Amino acid sequence: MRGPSKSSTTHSSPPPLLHTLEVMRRAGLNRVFALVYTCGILALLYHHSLALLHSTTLLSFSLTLSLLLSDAVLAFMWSTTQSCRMRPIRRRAFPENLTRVVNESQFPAMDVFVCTADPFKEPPMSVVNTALSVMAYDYPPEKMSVYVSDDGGSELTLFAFMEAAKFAAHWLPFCRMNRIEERCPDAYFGSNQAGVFEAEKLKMMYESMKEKVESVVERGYVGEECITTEHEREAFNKWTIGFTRQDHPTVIQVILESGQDKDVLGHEMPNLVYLSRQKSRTSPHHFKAGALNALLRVSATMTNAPVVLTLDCDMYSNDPQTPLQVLCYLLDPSSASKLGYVQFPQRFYGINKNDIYAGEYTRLVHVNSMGMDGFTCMNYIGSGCFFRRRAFFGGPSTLVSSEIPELNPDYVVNKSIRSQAVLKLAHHVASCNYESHTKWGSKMGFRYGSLVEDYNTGYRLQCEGWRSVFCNPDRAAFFGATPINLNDVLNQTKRWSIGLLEVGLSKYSPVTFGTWYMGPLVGLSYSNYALWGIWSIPITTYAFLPQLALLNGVSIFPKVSNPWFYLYVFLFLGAYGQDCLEFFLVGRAVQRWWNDQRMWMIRGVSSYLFGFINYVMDSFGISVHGFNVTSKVVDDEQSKRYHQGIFEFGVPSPLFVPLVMTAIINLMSFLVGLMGVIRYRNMEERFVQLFLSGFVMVNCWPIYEAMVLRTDKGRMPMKTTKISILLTLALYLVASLPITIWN
Ligand SMILES: O=c1ccn([C@@H]2O[C@H](COP(=O)(O)OP(=O)(O)O[C@H]3O[C@H](CO)[C@@H](O)[C@H](O)[C@H]3O)[C@@H](O)[C@H]2O)c(=O)[nH]1
Ligand SMILES: [Mn+2]
Repeated sequence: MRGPSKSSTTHSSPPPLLHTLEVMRRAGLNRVFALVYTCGILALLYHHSLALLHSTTLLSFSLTLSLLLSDAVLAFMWSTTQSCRMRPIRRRAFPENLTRVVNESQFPAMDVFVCTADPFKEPPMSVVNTALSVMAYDYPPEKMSVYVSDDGGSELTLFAFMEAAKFAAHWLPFCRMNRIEERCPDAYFGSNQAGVFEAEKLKMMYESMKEKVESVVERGYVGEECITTEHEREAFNKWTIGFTRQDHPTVIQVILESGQDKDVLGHEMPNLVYLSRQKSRTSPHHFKAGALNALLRVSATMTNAPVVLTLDCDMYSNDPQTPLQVLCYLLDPSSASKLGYVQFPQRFYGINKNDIYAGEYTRLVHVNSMGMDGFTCMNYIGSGCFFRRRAFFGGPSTLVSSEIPELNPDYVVNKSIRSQAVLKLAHHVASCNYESHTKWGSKMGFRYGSLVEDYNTGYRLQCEGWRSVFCNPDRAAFFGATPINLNDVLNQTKRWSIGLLEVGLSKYSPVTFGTWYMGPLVGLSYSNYALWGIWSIPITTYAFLPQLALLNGVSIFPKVSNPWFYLYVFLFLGAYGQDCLEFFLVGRAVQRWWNDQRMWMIRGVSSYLFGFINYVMDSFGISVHGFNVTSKVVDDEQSKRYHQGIFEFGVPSPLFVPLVMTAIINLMSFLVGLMGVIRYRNMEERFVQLFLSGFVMVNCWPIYEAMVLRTDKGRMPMKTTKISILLTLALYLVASLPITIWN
């Protein structure tokens, strides 16, 4: 790898380096291992096929068929994970060289989009912190605009932003003068800064703003006494009696205008615009994708910056230099013409020591991303991503024009963002019927048709020919929140697995369409995500089938003395070993890996399974799903338990039922199996089944605890336990019937 150029800029020396990449050494080993492991998989499938052909009873036939099906799914999913291991790379950017290549005055303008959807699940103060952290970027303020989309249509959020703008006039110069690195106020004041007088003064201002906003949120409306100017009153008058979050006119409020509004030292401030697009019960709004498209259009009418950053309201900037890192890629003439976006990892704050819910998504964020990046095909993960605006309007060489010229990426806006003409057009493009009979959501902007608009959009841009890079600097660029109770975690992954199947099983499936347009390796990498839901087939099968068989005294795996047994050992240890090694290589402790594999199983029998069933039911029109926003409100008791590493159940959620069932069945089969072994002294035949039950039991420990040992509020609700016991008994009876009849 070449380092940054140290030479000074004379006419003869090459231009300084903006970024480099290094192929990880493990790539070669990964390829060899993949080859060996593939042979193992083929052998197993051969073994099953033979057994299927030679099966003499209906029972052994159906058991072998189930195992074959499960192993085929596992094998396919394994192959999709391998593509991410073929060329993992690591990039480095050198923002310090940037100004030697381009002048600051030539930096492109940036529009930042912050999405929020519910003032009670997403506290306005946290949304405000997100916005403040980016407004304080080390970037020319006159080139920055922050747009807040409020799908909750809440005056509380608008109020919070009006207060935040007043605070920003102090906060932005404070950060720049003192070269503060932590520009999210909540994080800065929370991290015990030394008592500098100015910092103390600002902290008091911040606390008083927070108190004011939180008391308004608690009351649920903005009272007369909170409104200080005529301008503010005019804004809040839009919340009339009939105004609801599902049905209301567009609200656009320019809170700060660059060039007009100055900070306390008289410097420029970035633009700050509040948008709540029009909603009506009769028009589809496409959840976050719809919000982002409204933001794309409204920002086009106001600033139309060539670079767009999307941020969730639960994520804040942790490094003021981030935009400069991005420019190292976007402004590099050698790669820029096809580069559609630069994605930063989602890193999370407040994760407990051993990450019990695998909320860090180590495999996705740190392992797979390096692999996707190796093909310049990093997937879009919804937040912390800088796009070239042009990428939303057709492929690099095929421009798809908007229905009105003002929205095209090359349109130049030269009017004040508060001018009548601009505001009128902005309202027009934010109306709920604007998109009908246009290409928005299909060929233009963020793509519709999936609950994971991020994955879907990134994938479709790739298919159109755009490339992307993964930028993972040592200092985290962004920090986000992650759910801290199991119900939220499982609901979130259920939503994702439905959304992913919506892409994975559509005509744009990465398996077919993706492979065709981007080649088999990238197609497979994208399939790895798209088909999450089908993990549920093997995981659920392995959680119940061998155990039910064991309970009925039927053995289904090779004996220990049988050579095929060693194939099972190899496949199990190989997959687990490689996974564990990968965690180790990205610096994660073994406990994190252990918890991650547990969560993989938990999701498999719960959220993936429910997601899969939900997807199927939706396809038949039996049910409909929506984007169920994850709550970001932190309950102190829950938070305490989370940090002690205790699982949080607490609510009677259907998502817990299969978990309890798994726990019971495995305990029963382990005990019964063990008794059998003791009585008949025959371990050989049942070893694999017994081992499997034991392994699942060890993984289920937190569930047993929550069912019987705990008394706190986070324990397993009695109702869930009872229902699960009944269902387990029913399952046992239903399964024993064919086993006794067919055997
Ligand atoms: O109708 C909606 C629903 C959600 N959101 C916003 O979408 C963001 C993500 O919602 P969240 O509940 O935090 O979902 P997560 O599952 O945590 O988000 C992950 O998954 C989403 C796709 O399901 C991606 O959009 C996100 O970027 C990604 O972080 C939040 O800022 C919401 O305010 C909207 O703007 N409108
Ligand atoms: Mn989120």
